[in-house]
Amino acid sequence: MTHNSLTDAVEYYAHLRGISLPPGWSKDVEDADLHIDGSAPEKIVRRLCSLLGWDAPAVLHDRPRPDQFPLLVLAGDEWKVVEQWENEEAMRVAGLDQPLLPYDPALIFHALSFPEIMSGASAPTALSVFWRAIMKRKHVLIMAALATVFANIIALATSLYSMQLYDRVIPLGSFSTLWVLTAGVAVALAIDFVLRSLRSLMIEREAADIDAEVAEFFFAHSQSVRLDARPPGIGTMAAQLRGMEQVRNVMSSASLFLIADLPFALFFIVVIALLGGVVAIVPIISLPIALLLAFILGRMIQQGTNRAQVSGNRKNGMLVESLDAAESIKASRGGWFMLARWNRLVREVHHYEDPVKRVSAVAGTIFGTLQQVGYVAMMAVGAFEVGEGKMTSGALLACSIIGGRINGPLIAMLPNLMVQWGYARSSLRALDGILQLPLERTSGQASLRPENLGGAMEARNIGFAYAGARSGLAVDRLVIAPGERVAIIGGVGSGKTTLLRILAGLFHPQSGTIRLGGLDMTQIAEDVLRRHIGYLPQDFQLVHGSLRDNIVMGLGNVSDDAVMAVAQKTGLIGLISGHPSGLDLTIQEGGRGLSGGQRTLVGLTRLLLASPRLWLLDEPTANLDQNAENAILRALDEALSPEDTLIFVTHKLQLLGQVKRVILLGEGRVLLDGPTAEVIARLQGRPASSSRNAPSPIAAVKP
Ligand SMILES: Nc1ncnc2c1ncn2[C@@H]1O[C@H](COP(=O)(O)OP(=O)(O)OP(=O)(O)O)[C@@H](O)[C@H]1O
Repeated sequence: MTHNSLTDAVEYYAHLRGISLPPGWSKDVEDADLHIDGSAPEKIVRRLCSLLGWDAPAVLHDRPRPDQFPLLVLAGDEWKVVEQWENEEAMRVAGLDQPLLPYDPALIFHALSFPEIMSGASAPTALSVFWRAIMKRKHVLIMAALATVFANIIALATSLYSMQLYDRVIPLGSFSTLWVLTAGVAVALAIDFVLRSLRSLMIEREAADIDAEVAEFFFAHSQSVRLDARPPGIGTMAAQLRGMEQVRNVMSSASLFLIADLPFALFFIVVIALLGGVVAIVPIISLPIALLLAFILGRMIQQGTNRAQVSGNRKNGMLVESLDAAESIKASRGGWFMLARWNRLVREVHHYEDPVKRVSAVAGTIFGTLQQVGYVAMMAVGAFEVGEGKMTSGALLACSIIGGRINGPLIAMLPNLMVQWGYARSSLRALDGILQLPLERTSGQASLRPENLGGAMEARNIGFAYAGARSGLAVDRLVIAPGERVAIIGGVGSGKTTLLRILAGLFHPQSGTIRLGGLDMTQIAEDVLRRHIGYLPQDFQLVHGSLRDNIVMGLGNVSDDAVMAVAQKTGLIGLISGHPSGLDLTIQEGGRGLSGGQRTLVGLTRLLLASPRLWLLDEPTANLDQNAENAILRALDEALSPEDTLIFVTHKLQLLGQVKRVILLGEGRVLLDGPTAEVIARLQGRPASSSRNAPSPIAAVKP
């Protein structure tokens, strides 16, 4: 039994549950010895989960019920993931070409529960996501708090040292006492140094983990946002997501120490009162004034930071857009237009940022003055007290040093903190907005996981309109039987792509239902749906990585041989064998590096490897030459079994020969739906001759 087989199985398991494990997650597992406390499978899995910080797995000794799948199991020497019962005696194993696993009462099954944060489940607020990640590491926070307590107590030592020097050592000339005191203070300072360094290191280390956890959450969440609910500005949304760095900075930076030090301000005031009596009145007055001022300043800059943040995000969005669309902008000589827009946004950001900067500059001066006034007032009141013999001059010196600790770092950092917090708060609002976007049905939610999604696809009373559009798609009834081959045609902008996205479950109609095999599509688990439906978008986009990554992404373990065999059929083999890097060919960021036709071939190769039951292809051959188109049609013909359903959108009338049924869309409505020959005849203005083999008569006709 190897670590590899276990990590591969866990990867499969996560995949089946629709969860993407973070890159490099298995590194710790591979480095650790999972067999430390025996090699019983339960112990190994429990140890793996605790190593990864996941909850303990549920262990199943009995025969699994269908709703308990997927399950992790050690069969012989290999870890496997069983997907479902195939029959009474055997279970289906996840992965390509895996033999069935016969049920054996000795088998022990494990159900893993992934942290909520990985399942993309929605959180009530962005702040709670940070808070949850921080509170998970309470132990370190407690250690850091203890270090703060000790460091602050030790800080008193220097002030008491000065007091002893003034009151005892200098007047009495007892230099032996001086050496003892100096040695004591030196030790105290050394401890202080160690404690503060440890505190910083501990917090920095945890901050990195918190950062990774929170970043993963927001990334997973943004990926789970339903496609039809995504805000139109992707660059703006990216900038809003980057706002989490601002929140992270304010939470993990020196400001955290400031908050930790805040209770000590009260402690120091008590010490000043003990040493200097009435002198304590000065920090008692100055500290609340400083806090109140900070609060007022925070309110004053709130609107500015909010607006500057919104404009800053739009500026980022525009930058991304202009770089992405550089070709079209250059070709249409739109450079000046874009520059003017950029300059306007830069000025807008400055316009909102300026008051924030002014307020924070003034605040810096006010707080600086407050610090000095506090010092002078303390010395003045102290001088009276010393004059009246109520305190020694050593005690006054100690009070001024301790007062410096209250007024110094605490008050000096407040203006900066207020600005940082102002921006962080605006970022939190933007993140809250993202968290409120509707999500795909995640595997964590109660959803149906049918074994077989065969059966007809039936859309009823579908209504969908893009935000701000006057009209949209409206389909009363559309039934597509299993095994049907259907083409959707229609003019530019008639709603073909939108209908296909809705049928693929990527867009949710605002009204109506779509049933797949009798089940409401919205109730089917996302991963089950994605495995059943293969969707090829009009413009198949690649991502940065190798050509292989782009072909096998989301498919689990696919061998190069399998990829090459399918590439041979689709014609992608020409690209793979014609390039020195073959499958390792690097795809640049944004998916650049391949032609439009080649990208389509990558998408089709991927789809053939995925081998779905329902194929939805949006203009699959629009970018292809005749030879490539013929190859694709042949490959599809071979790949589709008689029960598989094929629906494609096309503008090429010659492709209609491939299908028995054609749906004509116009302005979001089904104008014609019937056997190919009849629809073509209607389109050509000929009377439709009834065909005996027609799958259905023309269902909707509108001239
Ligand atoms: N993301 C979007 N936001 C707003 N409106 C959109 C969006 N995508 C498409 N539309 C609008 O919806 C309508 C239908 O678009 P759709 O892409 O479904 O048409 P289509 O029939 O596939 O067109 P084509 O043949 O050009 O691909 C069009 O009027 C289009 O302007």
